[in-house]
Amino acid sequence: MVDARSDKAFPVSWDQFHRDARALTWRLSGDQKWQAIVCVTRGGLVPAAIVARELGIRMIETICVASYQNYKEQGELKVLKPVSQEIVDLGGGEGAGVLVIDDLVDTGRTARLVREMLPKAHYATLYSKPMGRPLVDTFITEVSQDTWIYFPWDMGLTFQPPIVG
Ligand SMILES: O=P(O)(O)OC[C@H]1O[C@H](OP(=O)(O)OP(=O)(O)O)[C@H](O)[C@@H]1O
Ligand SMILES: O=c1[nH]c(=O)c2nc[nH]c2[nH]1
Ligand SMILES: [Mg+2]
Repeated sequence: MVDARSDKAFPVSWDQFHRDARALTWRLSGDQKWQAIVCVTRGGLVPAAIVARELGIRMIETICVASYQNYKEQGELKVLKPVSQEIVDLGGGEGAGVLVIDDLVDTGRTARLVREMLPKAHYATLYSKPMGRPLVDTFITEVSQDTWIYFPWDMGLTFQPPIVG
C-alpha cells in the first residue's frame, strides 16, 4: 500500500519527462511491430502521446481507470471505460501486439487489472516502485516504495525556503 505519510519526493520536470519518454521509446523500438497503443488514463495520456509520435503509431485506445481520489490515498479501483473488443482481438486475441502505456506502477493494482483484460499485451511505464515492478515489462526508472513521484502537470513554480537558515 502507498504510505500516506511517505515524505520522499521525486519531482519530474517536463524536460526530464520528455527524455524519459524518449528513452522508453528506444527500449520499445526493437523488432516488434506494435499494432496499437492502449493508454491508461489519465497518467498514461502524456507518455502515450510521445511514444506514439516516436514510433509512428496512430491507433490509440484508452482504458479509463481511477483509484487515487485524495492525494496519495488509493481508494477502490474503478474502470470507467474498458478497452474495445476490436483492440483486444488484435494479433490473434488477448491484446497480443498491443502496447499498454502508463506513467507509473505503484502497488501494481492498476496494472493487474489492465493485464486481466489484455493478458498478452506489453506493459510499459516510465517509473516503477518495487511492489508494481513484477507487473511491468519495460520501465525506465525505479524509486523506493515510500517515494511519491510528482509529475510536471501536477506542479507549479513556488518559492523554496533556503536549506540552511
Ligand atoms: O500501481 P497503482 O498503485 O495501481 O498506481 C498506479 C496508478 O495510479 C495513478 O493513476 P490514478 O488512479 O491516480 O489516476 P490518474 O492516472 O487519472 O491520475 C497512476 O497514473 C497509475 O495509473
Ligand atoms: O502522481 C502520482 N505519484 C505517485 O507516486 C503515484 N503513485 C500512485 N499514483 C501516483 N500518482
Ligand atoms: Mg493513472
